[in-house]
Amino acid sequence: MSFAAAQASAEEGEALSMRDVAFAYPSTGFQIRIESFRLHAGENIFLRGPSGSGKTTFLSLATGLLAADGGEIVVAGKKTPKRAAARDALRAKFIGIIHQQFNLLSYLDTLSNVLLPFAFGRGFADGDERHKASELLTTLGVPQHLHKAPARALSVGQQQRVAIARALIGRPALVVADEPTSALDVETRDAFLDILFDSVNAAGSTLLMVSHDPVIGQRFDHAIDLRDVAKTEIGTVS
Ligand SMILES: Nc1ncnc2c1ncn2[C@@H]1O[C@H](COP(=O)(O)OP(=O)(O)OP(=O)(O)O)[C@@H](O)[C@H]1O
Repeated sequence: MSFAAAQASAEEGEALSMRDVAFAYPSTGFQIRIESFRLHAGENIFLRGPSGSGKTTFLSLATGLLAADGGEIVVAGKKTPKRAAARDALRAKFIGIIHQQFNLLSYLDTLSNVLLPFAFGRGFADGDERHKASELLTTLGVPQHLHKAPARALSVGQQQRVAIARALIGRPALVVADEPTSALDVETRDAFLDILFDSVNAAGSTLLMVSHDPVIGQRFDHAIDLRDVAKTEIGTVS
């Protein structure tokens, strides 16, 4: 394949695909099986499902936080490896994650929190990356004087913006968000989603967001139910 053809196929490709994936938690016996799931590059997808149906488990498999017992998970054209350290490296390079509670390190300053993905990837961030992180924070509405303040000194709304900046700083192929709006009132939720969509589009990333709030789904290209994607059950793990 020529370079141009390879580039074109990557652009038109899939941000995430799963085939015949199986996983079970030995301690509870909760099992999830995904025959086929594809997320095309540039799409944004909303994945809903009732509490306990396995949404977080699904995201943990997609991001390599959990290793599947069987099957194939491919992110940005790269097969998720079995070794935990190799999965961590793949995640650092291709995936940005926004957690439910944002998971900022409260004792680190705002800028250092945004630069954390670089710390996991190779242990440091250079001056150019610090400059980009600062610019991104400013664009997202976190004023300059707060970039050196500890994350615990930020309001919830500011922490959301820092979490978005941290997920997007490496321009990841895939951004995954796990119920990031569950603790927000309606107004703050809508403002958060506005910023999230704008930022993901600007970075050219693909968004997979999980929530049990069906109202949010209307804003996405596609809204799907986990129960239509995965077969889950609680039973004996063989
Ligand atoms: N670390 C774990 N060890 C064992 N079982 C687990 C673990 N985490 C989750 N489970 C089980 O897996 C099932 C799915 O949990 P999961 O957190 O993926 O659901 P969810 O759809 O994200 O739920 P919620 O909407 O309430 O956050 C639950 O029955 C839960 O008890």
